[in-house]
Amino acid sequence: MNIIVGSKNPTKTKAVEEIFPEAKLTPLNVPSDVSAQPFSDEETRKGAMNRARHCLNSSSNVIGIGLEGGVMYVGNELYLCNWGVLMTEDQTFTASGARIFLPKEIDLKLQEGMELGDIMDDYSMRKEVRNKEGAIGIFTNDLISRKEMFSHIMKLLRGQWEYWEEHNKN
Ligand SMILES: O=P(O)(O)OP(=O)(O)OP(=O)(O)OC[C@H]1O[C@@H](n2cnc3c(O)ncnc32)[C@H](O)[C@@H]1O
Ligand SMILES: [Mg+2]
Repeated sequence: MNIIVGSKNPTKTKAVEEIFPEAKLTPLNVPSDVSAQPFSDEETRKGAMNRARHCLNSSSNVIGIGLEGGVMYVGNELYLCNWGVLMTEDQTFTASGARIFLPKEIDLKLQEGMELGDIMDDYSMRKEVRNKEGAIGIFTNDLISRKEMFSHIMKLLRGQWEYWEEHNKN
């Protein structure tokens, strides 16, 4: 099984590796074709979808995976959101991950045009938060890491893909 994952961010590649330990994994930097900081569920899902499609089209006989982070409003309150897409020649599977509330000061900085990754480094006085614990790690007191959150999305994707394979065999 050959999997191409559309990012070199270790929180994403390690999550895919964990849920597909038997696969040969190739991380590939592909464009998301959405803004660097997606601002809705729709845009974040689209970013994941575009990444998965670029991966699928980059080689033959592979599974393409796209994982994308973003933020979205529920009323006036901002939440972290993440989406994943697993794409094969036959089918596309989608799932979203855990979402947590983001404080107003993070919201204001995002509205000024900063990316969440950079905001989180300043806010936590840590470095490379996006490649490590993530905003979710900071705001859950390191109980849930960004990799763990992506692992859950990967499990949701693998499960749907297995179900489909099992129920669509000739
Ligand atoms: O190399 P890629 O795969 O693009 O990795 P990334 O860290 O930029 O991740 P995304 O593009 O999926 O995320 C979109 C933006 O949101 C930021 N982001 C999303 N979730 C985050 C989190 O949990 N912690 C810190 N930054 C996060 C991220 O740094 C980007 O600015
Ligand atoms: Mg990015």
